[in-house]
Amino acid sequence: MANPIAPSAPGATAAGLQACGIDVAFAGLRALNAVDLRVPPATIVGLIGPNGAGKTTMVNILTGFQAPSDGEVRLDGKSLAGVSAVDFRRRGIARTFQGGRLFRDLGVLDNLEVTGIGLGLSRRVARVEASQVLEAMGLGALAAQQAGALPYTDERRIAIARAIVGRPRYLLLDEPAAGMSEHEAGELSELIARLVRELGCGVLLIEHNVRMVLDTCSHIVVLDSGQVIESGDPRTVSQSERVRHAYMGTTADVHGGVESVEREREVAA
Ligand SMILES: Nc1ncnc2c1ncn2[C@@H]1O[C@H](COP(=O)(O)OP(=O)(O)OP(=O)(O)O)[C@@H](O)[C@H]1O
Repeated sequence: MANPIAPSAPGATAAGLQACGIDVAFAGLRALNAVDLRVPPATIVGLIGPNGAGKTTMVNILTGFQAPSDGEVRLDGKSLAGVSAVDFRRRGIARTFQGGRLFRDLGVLDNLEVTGIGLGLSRRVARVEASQVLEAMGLGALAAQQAGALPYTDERRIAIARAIVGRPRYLLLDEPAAGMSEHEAGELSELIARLVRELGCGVLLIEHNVRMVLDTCSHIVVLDSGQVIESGDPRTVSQSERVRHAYMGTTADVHGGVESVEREREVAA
């Protein structure tokens, strides 16, 4: 079967956000080595791998926060070489950060409004957009709260809401469920699926919660030491010996994760 997220040939115009042959070197350390990856529209792709595999570096590359040593990022087949992070965002490629990075002294609504203004909206339109996004995410009650005083999980939800301002075409979520309970991670998973349905955006989900990734994504890419070691649907990834080997000695439950997901699906069917 054709790989649905395989990169297109050079010059081809496959829809999606694409990393093509990405190399990243940090003073002798090869953080990414010839990595290919594509996030098609309206699709949730997972990116997993043990600590230090290169996941956040990949997010930095795909959002213009960092330039690759070699290779390029393409949007619908067009190279984004030389485009700034701000312009990646204006072209509809949004991200969240592991640490949230909200403006802690500002209110929640203000955090979203500032993002809208940064995208070129007028202050009035940015405020309306900020309110609509909060309401759509069921977070309207938090609008007046100070961002720095939010409980941890609300802070993470607001970070996603801020990324939704301007209705991005692609959304890259860097460990959005960190610190959440399984129940909260399940709710977040449903929210991500809803965003994809309603906005039609493509999502790249980076998570250490492997069970959540198996449950949420239709396609998963596995990185280890800067290289793609597996790519496929949840079943393929969960049954991969290479993946099991990469995770050996970590606490992630790759096999147990998918077995329980499949059991629940059988019960629900
Ligand atoms: N700015 C930097 N300077 C030097 N080395 C870096 C830098 N950023 C990342 N690295 C190294 O590159 C490798 C990949 O790091 P990266 O943060 O992308 O991994 P990760 O898969 O996101 O890890 P984690 O799951 O722990 O967040 C690691 O060895 C890391 O130490």
